[in-house]
Amino acid sequence: MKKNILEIKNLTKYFGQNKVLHEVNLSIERGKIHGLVGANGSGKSTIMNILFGNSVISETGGYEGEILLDGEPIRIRSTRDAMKYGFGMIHQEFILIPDMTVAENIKLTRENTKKGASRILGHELSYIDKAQDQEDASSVLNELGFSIDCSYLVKNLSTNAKQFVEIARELDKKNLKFLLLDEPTAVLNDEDSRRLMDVLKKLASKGTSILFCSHRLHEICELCDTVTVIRDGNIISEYQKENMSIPALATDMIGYDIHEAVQKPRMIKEESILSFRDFSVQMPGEQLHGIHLDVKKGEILGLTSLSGHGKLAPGYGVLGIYPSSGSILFEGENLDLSDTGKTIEKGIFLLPDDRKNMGLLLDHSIRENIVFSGFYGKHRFSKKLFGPFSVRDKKSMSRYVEEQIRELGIKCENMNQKTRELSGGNQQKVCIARAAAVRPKVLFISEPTRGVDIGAKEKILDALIRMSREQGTTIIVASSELEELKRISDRIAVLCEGKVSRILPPDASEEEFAYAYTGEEERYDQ
Ligand SMILES: Nc1ncnc2c1ncn2[C@@H]1O[C@H](COP(=O)(O)OP(=O)(O)OP(=O)(O)O)[C@@H](O)[C@H]1O
Repeated sequence: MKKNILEIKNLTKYFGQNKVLHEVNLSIERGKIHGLVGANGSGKSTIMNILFGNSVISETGGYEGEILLDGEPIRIRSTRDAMKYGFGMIHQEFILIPDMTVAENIKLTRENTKKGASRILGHELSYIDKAQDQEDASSVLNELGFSIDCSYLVKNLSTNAKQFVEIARELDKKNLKFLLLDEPTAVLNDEDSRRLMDVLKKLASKGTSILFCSHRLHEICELCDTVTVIRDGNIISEYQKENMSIPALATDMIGYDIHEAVQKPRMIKEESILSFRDFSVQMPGEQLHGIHLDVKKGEILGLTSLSGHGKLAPGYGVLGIYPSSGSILFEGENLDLSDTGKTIEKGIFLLPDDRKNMGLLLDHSIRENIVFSGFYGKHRFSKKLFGPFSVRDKKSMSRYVEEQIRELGIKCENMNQKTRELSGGNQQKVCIARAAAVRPKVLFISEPTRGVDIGAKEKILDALIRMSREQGTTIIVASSELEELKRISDRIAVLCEGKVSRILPPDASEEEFAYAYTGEEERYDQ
């Protein structure tokens, strides 16, 4: 048996005229976990998409180069080919069917059929054995240490629950030889990431080979046997476990020194801009139960909790995306939660965590995405004609977009490129630039640095600090990354079981945060 299960030779990919992979060579050992790291847009997902036969590759002219599996050359033209060879993939953006249940998603195309009916009608025409499908689905989720009712519709699940369903679907495949994971932990908190990493170690020890992509470099160093660094479609370096280090990986990925974004301590006035009173949100998997919370004008308020304890819900509730009860005072007046348009007009804006579905117009250009909400919502980028008439000021739009592309380092061909064609991390930066263009009074933002590289993370955090300091925006950041909240927040509200457990200063001890996460201390809002 060959030591290397997979060998990639001179892999090259063009999107139109744009060469995004430059004769990439990569060997992956059997039963090992191989990491792949690189800045946003460096070509990681493209390699994974080629190996999994994703249609975006064939629709854009296929690939050049050779792929050898177990020493045999293979040509991967479709996902069907990839699955036949034993590849499974967990995507950066979920590939789940929202209107189907958890069990239906996990067992899709591999459903159990009723034995009796199968004998008479044949497998194709026989009935699906739903009870058996549910049992299989819960058993694979249990293996992942995640219990959820398998009859729930996927559209009603929280983001981290969706990720576990996607992982379970791949693990349920019986001929899985090679697992591709494109940032599987980006949507998970530390506890869930750790659980997934344990499962991956177990899988590898049983012989499954793994290609693992992540921007969380500490995970790479902990999990991977080997890591390859890619920059602008070129392989830069490779490290074995014994000589891997975060600084070495970061330097090879980014190519410049990283400046850490930190908010200097400052005085915030006592005046409240937004007050939650007995406010509940019925968001599946992230319920909020009657919180009382005052957000001070101009502050950056961090919101954190273990997953499923409610940190994402306030923003969704205020914008009317999920049903809510109780009240919210905005600048001293009751906010009408049934009229989202009015709420946005008043100056409250939300950047949700599920950006691909709720944050971007994927078939529109980078330029339109960045200026859209600012132009329509706040009449920015317009110039007066005469009287009440005004038109789009295309020059000021372009100037703003160019500035944002430069400042946030959005990797693109030009500002007219469709956002669908950007890498995940670069789409994220477009969302941030759009929020900055609206100049809201209050910005709710969830998981602002999810899926972005180590350099871009600091640029995004810096941009939030600047919005707060220079434009006076009140920012409510929901994040599972406590370390980043500590660096940018004036105060941090910790939620537990859908209630505010404590409000802590950013320099509070780890112990205080740990107590607050588990709600072991007296509650703030009781
Ligand atoms: N469908 C597409 N059409 C045109 N260009 C594309 C398409 N998909 C990706 N690209 C380009 O290919 C390059 C590599 O993108 P890729 O998604 O592989 O990056 P990545 O390393 O996975 O980034 P991230 O960390 O942000 O996910 C980028 O410049 C991107 O804009």
